[in-house]
Order: sequence, then structure tokens, then C-alpha cells
Amino acid sequence: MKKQIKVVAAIIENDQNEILCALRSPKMSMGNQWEFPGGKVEENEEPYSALVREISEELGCRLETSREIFNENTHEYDSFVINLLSIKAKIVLGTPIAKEHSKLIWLKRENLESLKWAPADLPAVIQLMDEK
Ligand SMILES: Nc1nc2c([nH]c(=O)n2[C@H]2C[C@H](O)[C@@H](COP(=O)(O)OP(=O)(O)OP(=O)(O)O)O2)c(=O)[nH]1
Repeated sequence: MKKQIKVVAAIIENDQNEILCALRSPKMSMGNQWEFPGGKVEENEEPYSALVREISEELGCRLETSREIFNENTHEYDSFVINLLSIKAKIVLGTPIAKEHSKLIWLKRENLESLKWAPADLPAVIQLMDEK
């Protein structure tokens, strides 16, 4: 059976209604694909606190998350199965810095489809583009 992983991802919107998109670096697994920043949920960890921890590690800023899952998608890659929980969030302290990613950009909803997203993210991207 393929390995199953649970991943949380932050949909961070700024005051200009732009969404933060992060490009995975070629050094990371699934390199050169766009994602919502985040990472794996550890054992016995709650998704919301996992997301705050991951964003602090990866982007060096402090998040406040919504208390609901915006989108949940299970996707089967060649070598593992991902359960991706996308959660809306705001930055409450600091400015995001790409510590691990190749690039960070803020995009309006209507332009999200111009990026090459990690396949597991597509349902969340579509839901975001449809909501306004
Ligand atoms: N963070 C994140 N990962 C995603 C998304 N979509 C998607 O398929 N993934 C995949 C890529 C990776 O294989 C996996 C998450 O791993 P990661 O490398 O970001 O997590 P991590 O920081 O906890 O990893 P590690 O240090 O344990 O390697 O999920 C997404 O939107 N955000």
C-alpha cells in the first residue's frame, strides 16, 4: 500500500484580495510546482497548529488561521497518497520570506489558473476562483 500523508496548506489573503502562492524549489520533492505553503501534520498534532508551525518555519511569519477546513482533497501520486487540508489564514506578524521556496507571489483569484499547481491543489484553486 502507498504511504499516506496528511498535509496542511495555508490560503493566505492580503488586504488587496491577493492570495500567496509559493513555488517549490527544485531541491524539494515535487520541485518547480506551485503550492499553498504548509507541510506535513505530525502525529497527535492538530491541523491548525501544524499550519501555524509550518508557516513560521517556512516563511518566518505568524499566522492566524480560520477554524474551518476550506477544502479537503485526497490525491494519489505515483509514490504516495496525500490528504491535503487547505485552510484560510491571515498574517498577523511579519512578512513572508521564501526560506525554502524558490519564489513567493501574490496573485488575484482570477490569475491563479496561470500557474502550474501541484495536482493535489487543483480542487482548492478552483474553489477559490469560483467563490467571488
Ligand atoms: N506544503 C504543501 N505541500 C503540498 C501541497 N500540495 C501537494 O501536493 N503537496 C505535497 C508536496 C510534498 O510532497 C508534501 C508536503 O511536504 P513538505 O515537504 O511541504 O512538508 P514538510 O515541510 O513537513 O516536509 P519534510 O520537512 O518532512 O520533508 O505534499 C501544498 O499545497 N502545500
